[in-house]
Amino acid sequence: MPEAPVADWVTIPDLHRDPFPIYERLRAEGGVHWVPAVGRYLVTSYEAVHETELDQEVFSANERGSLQIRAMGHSMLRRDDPEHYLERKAWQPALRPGVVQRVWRSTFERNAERYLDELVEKGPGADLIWDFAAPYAAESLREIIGLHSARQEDLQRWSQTLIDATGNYADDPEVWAKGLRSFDEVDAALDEVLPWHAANPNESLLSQLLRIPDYEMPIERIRANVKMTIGGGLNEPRDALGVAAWALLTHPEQRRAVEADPSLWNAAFDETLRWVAPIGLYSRQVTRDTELAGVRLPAGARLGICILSANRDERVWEDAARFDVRREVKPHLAFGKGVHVCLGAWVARSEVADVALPMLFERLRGLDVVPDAPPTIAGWVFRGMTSLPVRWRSVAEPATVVAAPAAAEQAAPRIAIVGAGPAGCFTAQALRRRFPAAELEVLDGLPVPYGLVRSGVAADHPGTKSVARQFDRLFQHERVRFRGNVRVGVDVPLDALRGAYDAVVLATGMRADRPLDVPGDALEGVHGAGRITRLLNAHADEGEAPSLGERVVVVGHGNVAMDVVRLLARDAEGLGGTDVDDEAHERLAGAVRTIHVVGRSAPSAARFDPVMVRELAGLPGVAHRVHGAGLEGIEPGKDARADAVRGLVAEPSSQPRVEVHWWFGLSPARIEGDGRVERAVFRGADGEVELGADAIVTAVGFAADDECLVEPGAHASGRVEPGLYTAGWLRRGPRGTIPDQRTDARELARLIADDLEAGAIGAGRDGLPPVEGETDFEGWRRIDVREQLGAAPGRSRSKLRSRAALLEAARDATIPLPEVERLETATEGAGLPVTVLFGTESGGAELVADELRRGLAGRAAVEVVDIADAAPGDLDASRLHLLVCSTYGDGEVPTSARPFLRALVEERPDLRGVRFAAFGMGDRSYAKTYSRGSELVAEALAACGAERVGEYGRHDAGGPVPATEAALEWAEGVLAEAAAPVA
Ligand SMILES: Cc1cc2nc3c(=O)[nH]c(=O)nc-3n(C[C@H](O)[C@H](O)[C@H](O)COP(=O)(O)O)c2cc1C
Repeated sequence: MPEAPVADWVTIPDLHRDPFPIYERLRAEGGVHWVPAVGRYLVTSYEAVHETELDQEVFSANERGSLQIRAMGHSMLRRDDPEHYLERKAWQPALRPGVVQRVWRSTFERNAERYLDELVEKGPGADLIWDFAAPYAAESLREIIGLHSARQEDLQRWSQTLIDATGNYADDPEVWAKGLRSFDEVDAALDEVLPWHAANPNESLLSQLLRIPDYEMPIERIRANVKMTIGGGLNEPRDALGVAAWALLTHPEQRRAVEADPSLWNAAFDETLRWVAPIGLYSRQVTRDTELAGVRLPAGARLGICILSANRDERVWEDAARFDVRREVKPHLAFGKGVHVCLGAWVARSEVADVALPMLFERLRGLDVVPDAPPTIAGWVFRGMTSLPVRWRSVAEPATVVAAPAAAEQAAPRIAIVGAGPAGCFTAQALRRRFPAAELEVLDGLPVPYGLVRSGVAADHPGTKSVARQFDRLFQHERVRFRGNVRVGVDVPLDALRGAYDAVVLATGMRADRPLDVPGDALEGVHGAGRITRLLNAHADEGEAPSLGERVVVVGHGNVAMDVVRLLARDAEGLGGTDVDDEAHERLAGAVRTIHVVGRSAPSAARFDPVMVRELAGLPGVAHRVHGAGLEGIEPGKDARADAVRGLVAEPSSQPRVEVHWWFGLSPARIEGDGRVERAVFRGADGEVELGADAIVTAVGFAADDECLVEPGAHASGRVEPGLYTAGWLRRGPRGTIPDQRTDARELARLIADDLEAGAIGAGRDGLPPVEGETDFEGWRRIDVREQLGAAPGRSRSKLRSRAALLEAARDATIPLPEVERLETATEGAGLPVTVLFGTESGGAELVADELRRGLAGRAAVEVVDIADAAPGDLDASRLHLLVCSTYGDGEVPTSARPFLRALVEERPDLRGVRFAAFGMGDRSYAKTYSRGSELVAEALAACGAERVGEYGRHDAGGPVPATEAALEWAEGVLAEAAAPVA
């Protein structure tokens, strides 16, 4: 029998660029070749590929020295039956077609809507792959697997680096190093969620896996299979979506056909996979001497199964290189065949063909490629678009949005919101807007509201705490009630609550600190970061603060870790104007001289925001040392996190009071000590590192505690069932900032409106009768006054530190309360026509706008417009515009203001005759970018010819004056100046 012909003319770079002409020649020359550049036999004809897939005994998936096994561990993809069969069966329950339709399809719809919105916000020129397909596929996969401990961005990074390592035929050490880092990160993320899934059954893959009867998958196999699922499960839908979109955009006649006949979306999906299979090549190994396509293959021969080629075999498909959605249906090989046929096929089909493609083409009217930015495509092991910049003519509203007034007119449900933290309060705010007549009751286990705003946000970030002011206003509405000191699940069973309200929203968050899970993590002297933050915020249930001694090790590189390091490194003087608990701060931080802050990633992959590191770099009396950051290979200016870490040592501090040592690339191994902490031991690439410590603070995330009423993160849409909903961290898992909660709350209000409209929930229940010991909003106002009056010099308040003290103050009728006006009584005035145009991220500017409407009543006829709903062409020369806009990111406008700003800059409308005044909301601690967002809009307005009048107002969220007060004072000044010429 002849030996396989040698194709020494084939090179890997050519394959990567465009494998199709190479494959065409290989197929013409027989279909099985020895390719020295790849070190494998490439199998390229449909028939030969098919044959290998049907005989796993001869063509084994269990390749010795497989790159995939090295990169991801030994997954079922590299095993043969019966082992493969067992693992495959265990992986299946969450991926069955019925489950995909029943459970995941709505997830895909929600995610597609969300990432399309983000694409639209980026504006024409955005990249369909990286701004839509990739985050959409990653977030959907994250939810299906149940990896609540990770972000979709993590999955994208992991998938790419693991895939790169799997295809690392060139043996590049850098590629291996990145792959290994992701390998460890996936394992850590799994360690975090598996116990939780074990305790909380849900629909996710991990949870289902843990309850297969009579089978327990060993942890190493779970890890390997999850990595394989992240590798293939992300890029397959992403690349199918990207290539399908590109194909349709470049074949207008077929696009019209598909848009006219939605049943063709599935055909478009299959034809895309045939045309450019996302998983282009995988490996097999021959177990004994055999023959394939007429040539000899020796035992042990390594094969590359070329799906990209087999799917274009001209003996099976006519004119195979042509994309044609109407071609006769024949089985393509993109999902494999035989026992290894892809388990995620139903997921990919629903994700791409049922949801993302139709929604994309329906919403982005006139979608098109950008003429001067041609799309790029590459790869042969995995092939997909590497960029696809797009533009569009207009954007259609999502079909699922229910108009607010319709729902509002219909009914007035009574809704209980459990948890008065930011998620609960934003939910109440969004519900109040959607159902102005609804009765909303916000319950909290503490006698005080505001959850993490009061007890989780770092005391020295008062700007972030200022969001409480808008919640204070919320509770002044007649139909919004605060009911404190009521613990649902303890004082009132959840069932009783559900019986008393038309809908219940659980927003109780996640309170427990996730343990390190290494030997010694329960030794005395190990503390959770959440507890430390609560102590510094005088949380009523925490008791007395411990001393942390001289040497503290903080484990974790997230923003919570940064908060802890900063608060421990600051002295009492550095806390001027805050509401820190001085006694707790002195006990915790008084003796601290050395802080080690240790994380497992390199700086560029760390979870901290660079701005947090920059803030630490600027702390007086603090010196920084950086270990193992590996910054040499990263050019300055290319990576904000790496730059921030570099900045730590840019200006050495002389005679520092505290030294902070930053360690990168280290994972905790164990904590040692005789009865209490003496040292922490970490493992890194160069072996173990031992750090002496008097205390250890773990900042590696949060977990549910025993009182949690539902499994956090298990109901990602926010609906447990009609009538029971989740918000905040209970909905998403312990991720998300305060502004994120506001966005989510609006979505949840829409969902509840949908349920009401569909008749899934009703209206008219009576609510919960009084609960013994409950407190109300008046009670909180008394506590508030007492805490502010009792503030020590240089502090904004002194918080009452026990439940008893809080309850006593809440009931003390002798505490004088300032008058407040019920908000429903406010009336609009007549007079100068004024438009307040607000741009907000977390709601503060909206509150200011509402306040201006009330405060200016009588002197002006005020309308309030969200800048997100406005276009420059709406600006009217007969009105005075009051622009109230905050700043986000690094001196940027809020997300909601981006389209308006972009329209000003790109379209340059003629705004001569339009008059406006500007009020910037920001935080002075962002020195260089203080209130820059408002300036960007004001400058763009002026550049279009609009005239700015009056003083430029500014508000510092970290300062003592409420934004509403500052804004009203500013607006009165502006009006006085502006009124005369108009009159
Ligand atoms: C992530 C983040 C980034 C911010 N960046 C800036 C900034 O660069 N400059 C600034 O002046 N304020 C900045 N701020 C402060 C906000 O602008 C300020 O809190 C404002 O009052 C928020 O108003 P809003 O609720 O209407 O969005 C930032 C706040 C956050 C949470």
